[in-house]
Amino acid sequence: MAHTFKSGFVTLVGRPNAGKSTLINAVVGHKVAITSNTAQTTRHRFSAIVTRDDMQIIMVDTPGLHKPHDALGQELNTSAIKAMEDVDVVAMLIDCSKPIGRGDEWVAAQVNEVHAPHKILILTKADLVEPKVIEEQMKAAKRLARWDEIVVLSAKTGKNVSGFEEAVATWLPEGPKWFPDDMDTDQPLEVIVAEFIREKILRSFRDEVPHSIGVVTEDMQYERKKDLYKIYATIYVERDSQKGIIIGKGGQAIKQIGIEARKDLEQLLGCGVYLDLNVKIKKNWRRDLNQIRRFGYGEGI
Ligand SMILES: Nc1nc2c(ncn2[C@@H]2O[C@H](COP(=O)(O)OP(=O)(O)OP(=O)(O)O)[C@@H](O)[C@H]2O)c(=O)[nH]1
Repeated sequence: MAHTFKSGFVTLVGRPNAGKSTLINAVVGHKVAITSNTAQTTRHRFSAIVTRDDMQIIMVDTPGLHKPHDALGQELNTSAIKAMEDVDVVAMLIDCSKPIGRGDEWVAAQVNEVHAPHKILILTKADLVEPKVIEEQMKAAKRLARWDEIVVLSAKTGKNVSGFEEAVATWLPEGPKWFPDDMDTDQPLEVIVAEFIREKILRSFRDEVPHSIGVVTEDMQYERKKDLYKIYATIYVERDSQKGIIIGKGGQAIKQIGIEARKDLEQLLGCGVYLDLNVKIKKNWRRDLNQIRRFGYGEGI
């Protein structure tokens, strides 16, 4: 029998924190998307690519769908909803450990509106609950939309991540290899680097600070002789007080961010990293659509 190759786009949607980026990393096999406990971690519409002998899956990560509070929130929603258009499969993620509520219903309503050929439901974080709870979640989730398939998995432990791949394999059409074998994301390296730095800030601070920062890679140069990347990045905040928090007493906080980000970046780039971080204030940037787009968030770049 002739070998057929399948390929296509799968958009992952869900409430903030549902676990979309974690699932993408689990399928790719290493970290390409940043994750954190802070809702609205994902700001870029970003695709990760997995190429197997029999298929290429292009997974589109989206910002968590939620009730927007500002221009940034609105822009992130618009971006997630647009990412469901013209794709082969929409995969909605629901966190098994949280009762299905109005937030999920709202996301499902958006999923129901789009004309994607196939829609699958992923009940994730299965490691956090008993099988009985999963069954109940399944019952409730079935009512939300007409799903072609339901997959239960844990992206954190890796349990049944292959089930997701197989479900996608079932519903993807035959098609060409859109991207080269060794390409695992559609984003420029500068964007991934800025995101890795932003992740460390999300994980280190609470309250308003994580939502108020934007990170831009200003310059990155590889020095062959030293097998080292020199990276210069700016962390933007909205207020003076936030600048103080990011820098910390005697520069301790920013130093720690730098240490943690460097570790990750060295792994990403496979060489040494010199990281120079600068903090600047851009007043109320989250209310300024032009600035949001200049950062590349939402529809962005
Ligand atoms: N226990 C457990 N935790 C998980 C699992 N998947 C994700 N998480 C955790 O849930 C949190 C949110 O995960 P993300 O992957 O950042 O969620 P997201 O849907 O991309 O979030 P947004 O970008 O805010 O929309 C992180 O702390 C993850 O470690 C899982 O299968 N099991």
